[in-house]
Amino acid sequence: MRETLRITEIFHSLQGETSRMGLPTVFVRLTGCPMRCTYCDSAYAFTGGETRHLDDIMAQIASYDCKTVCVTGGEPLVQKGVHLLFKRLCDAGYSVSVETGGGEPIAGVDPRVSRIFDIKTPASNEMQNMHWPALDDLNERDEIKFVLVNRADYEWARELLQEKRLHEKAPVLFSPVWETLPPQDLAAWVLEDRLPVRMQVQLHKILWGEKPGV
Ligand SMILES: C[S@@+](CC[C@H](N)C(=O)[O-])C[C@H]1O[C@@H](n2cnc3c(N)ncnc32)[C@H](O)[C@@H]1O
Ligand SMILES: Nc1nc2[nH]cc(C(=O)O)c2c(=O)[nH]1
Ligand code: SF4
Ligand SMILES: [Mg+2]
Repeated sequence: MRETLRITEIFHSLQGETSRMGLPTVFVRLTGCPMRCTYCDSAYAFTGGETRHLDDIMAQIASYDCKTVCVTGGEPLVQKGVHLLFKRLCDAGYSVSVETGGGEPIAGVDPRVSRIFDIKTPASNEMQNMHWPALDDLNERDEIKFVLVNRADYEWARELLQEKRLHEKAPVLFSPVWETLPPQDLAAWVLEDRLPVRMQVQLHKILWGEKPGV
């Protein structure tokens, strides 16, 4: 397996998303993504970055004295070397999650890793690039996430949730696109429709605004 990864940034922050929101976490952001979601807040990770050896990456992670790690990007599952990073982190006792856009197979991910699996919506413009069979590989340790642009996206996600009973596969997250879909609207819809989902807002942007490294 390859022992290097293309890395955009590694930083220590509070987890801003998912059911782990608020937990001190080390973020490892891998460079490169085949998708181009309309709302992407991490487009600075599409190109550039630095090729780094796993030993060097592990050493920086260890320097934060924090046992929770989130691997993100870009699309982390595109770089084959990421699987060795997962193994090294899990073997060393880290609690690891990975954020994936839903376009890649997930069955090969170390079973100790919690997979946060986006389902891209019509308004993301990337729905056609979803790897739908991956839905069958999800389990209770994972989370399914819809990032919603507007009411039409919400209704589409609600239908898919109900049709495929996604909440019986893994906990489901509904998140509004930052400064696009008012979170108050999404909250009202989720309550009105009695949806079995967790609504989330991006805590790090409330605390520090939208910028890299937080
Ligand atoms: C930047 S992506 C990187 C990982 C992977 N490519 C993916 O899409 O899951 C991490 C998460 O941020 C979400 N995200 C990106 N831009 C956003 C925005 N403007 N508002 C809310 N969530 C956003 C994505 O949908 C995804 O759940
Ligand atoms: N604080 C913080 N939490 C996050 N959770 C997921 C992130 C991501 O960009 O994938 C992220 C991020 O960029 N910052
Ligand atoms: S898949 Fe993730 S990193 Fe790629 S464009 Fe979409 S939100 Fe951005
Ligand atoms: Mg982010």
